[in-house]
Parts: sequence; C-alpha cells; structure tokens
Amino acid sequence: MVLLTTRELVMIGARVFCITTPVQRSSSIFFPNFPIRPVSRLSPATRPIVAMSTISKTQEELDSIFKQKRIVRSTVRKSLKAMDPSLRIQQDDAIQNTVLEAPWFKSCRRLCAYISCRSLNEVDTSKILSEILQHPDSNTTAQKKLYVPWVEDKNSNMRMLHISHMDDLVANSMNILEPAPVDAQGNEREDVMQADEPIDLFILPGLAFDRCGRRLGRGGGYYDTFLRRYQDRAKEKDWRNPLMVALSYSPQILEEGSIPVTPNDVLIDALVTPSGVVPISPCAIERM
Ligand SMILES: Nc1nc2c(c(=O)[nH]1)N(C=O)[C@@H](CNc1ccc(C(=O)N[C@@H](CCC(=O)O)C(=O)O)cc1)CN2
Ligand SMILES: Nc1ncnc2c1ncn2[C@@H]1O[C@H](COP(=O)(O)OP(=O)(O)OP(=O)(O)O)[C@@H](O)[C@H]1O
Repeated sequence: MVLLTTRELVMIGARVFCITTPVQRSSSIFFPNFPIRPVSRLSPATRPIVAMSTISKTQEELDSIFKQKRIVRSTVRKSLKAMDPSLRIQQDDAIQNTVLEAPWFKSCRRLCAYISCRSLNEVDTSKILSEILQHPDSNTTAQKKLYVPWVEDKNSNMRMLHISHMDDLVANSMNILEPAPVDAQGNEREDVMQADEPIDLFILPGLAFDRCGRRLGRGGGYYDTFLRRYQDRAKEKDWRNPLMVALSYSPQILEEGSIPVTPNDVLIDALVTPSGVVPISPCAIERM
C-alpha cells in the first residue's frame, strides 16, 4: 500500500482530472474516508489519500464495502427525505434547465434516461423527458431517440427500451414507470443493445455521487451491469464513448472518499448539480 498526497499524484499523473480517480480506474478498491459530509468544493490539495496496487478482493473485503455502501445509502436517504420541498422544486428546475440548455444535450440524437420516481426522491426528469418526446430539436428538426430502463429480473439485468410517448409507461412492482417490453400493437420494443447504433448520452440516477465520478446506486447493480455491457459493446464496435451524466441534488454530493466502491462500479463522466455542470472525465472536459 502506498500513501501519496494529492500534490504528489498531480505530479505523477500526465492528465489528472481528479486526484483519486486513477486509483479507482486501475480497478483497485478504494477505501472510503468517513464521515459522510456533503461538500460544496474539492478537498484541500494536501489531503492524503490511499493508493493501492491491484489486489484481489476477498469476500470479507467485499462484505465490508457493501456494508459501508448500505450505511452511506441510509444517511443520504435521510438527508433527501429532510430536504425542504421548495428547495427540491428549485433544484429540480435548475438541474433540468441546465440539461435542456446544454449543447451536449441539444446535440445528442440517441439517449438513455431514467424516469424519475417521486417516492425515491430522485431528481425530476419529467421536463427533460417531455421536451424530448414533444419537440423535435429546433436546430436540426431531428427527433431524439429515447430509451428508458426496463428491469428484466432480480439478478441486476436491465434493458433500455425505446419509447415515443409517456403513455408507453406503466408502474412496475417498485412503483417506477417503465415500458412494457411489447407495445400496444404487439410489437417488441427496440432494445438499445440490439440496435446497431451508439448512444450519445446516458442520464443516470443514483443516491450519492462525488466530484471524482463515483456513483452510489440503490443497491441492485442494474446500472453498473448495464453500463459495463454497453461499454464492452461500444469498444467492440469502435463507437465513441457516450457521455454518462448523473443528476444530483446538493445533499447527494459527498466529499471525496465517502463513496465506497468496488471494481464493478462504473465511473460517471459528469454531474449536473443545482449550481451547474461538473465535468469529471477527460471526455467530459473535452465535450461539455
Ligand atoms: N427511476 C429509476 N429507475 C430505475 C432505477 C433507478 O434507480 N431509478 N434503477 C436503478 O438501478 C433500476 C431499478 N432499480 C431499483 C432498485 C431499488 C429500488 C428501490 O426502491 N430501493 C429502495 C430500497 C429498497 C430496499 O432496500 O429493499 C430505496 O432506495 O429506497 C428501486 C429501483 C431501473 N430503473
Ligand atoms: N457482500 C456482497 N458481496 C458480493 N456482491 C454483493 C454483496 N452485496 C451485494 N452484492 C451484489 O452487488 C450488486 C449491487 O452492487 P452495488 O451496491 O454496487 O449497486 P449500485 O451501484 O448501488 O446499483 P446500480 O448499479 O443499479 O446503481 C448486486 O448485484 C448485489 O447482489
């Protein structure tokens, strides 16, 4: 185990966009620093972090990380529940307007987005979705193609299916709106993984995030599994990587090191917060 200061890592990294990211991108487990505190800025440059060489994970280590994840989820759920309703509405508006006005959103032609669920206190996506479904893009008059999640089973399998109307959605057992895999005419809905075209943009949900690209989901492993599969396919087909952008209320943004991760967790490229876009990965810095 090697202890490095952020300053040392900056010196080592050729193009370090976030100090701790190279640690996780090299598929090592990152051990979090507690306590969990929302932050409004990056940690001081002198803060020590832990870099680990590639190690194999014992079940005991994994159990400990998953336990820490559950603790973080529980803390963030509580702060989301305690959010003032008018602040929530204000943040929903700010986040959605930022997305709708962004060039990377305007130019995207094929995207996957989540259908927000009120009872899960997720950032609202209804305005973004209705814009996509109602209005062709004013610059090109081309319609965006929208795919949304459909949970296939309890083993982290999720598909992204094409929808054209909000009427295509029905509430599932988790009370989340999702498309029936077969439409009203009895036709199977188009599945992103079967379509032979790349996705430009993923709009992702989650419970907590940090400014280095770590994302904590709701514990099903659905998104990580899906994104990994999509990334493998994109590589195979030589497609450009999609932008993976998560939407986050302010209490969901945690201090660097507070989000426990395993090598299976997929890093996001950027966050949209009530204060604007936080580009994280080199691809986001270039494109956003
Ligand atoms: N809007 C939305 N759609 C989504 C997801 C999501 O996070 N948000 N998913 C992302 O994977 C998939 C569904 N996965 C889900 C996993 C857990 C829960 C949920 O209700 N969790 C409760 C806790 C349940 C428990 O601990 O037993 C919660 O978080 O409060 C919902 C959806 C696909 N669709
Ligand atoms: N102790 C454990 N050891 C190994 N795997 C576990 C353990 N606990 C949970 N899992 C598995 O890990 C997966 C959940 O991973 P994780 O908690 O990282 O998901 P998430 O990031 O919250 O979810 P999502 O990707 O859907 O947003 C599930 O498939 C679950 O079965």
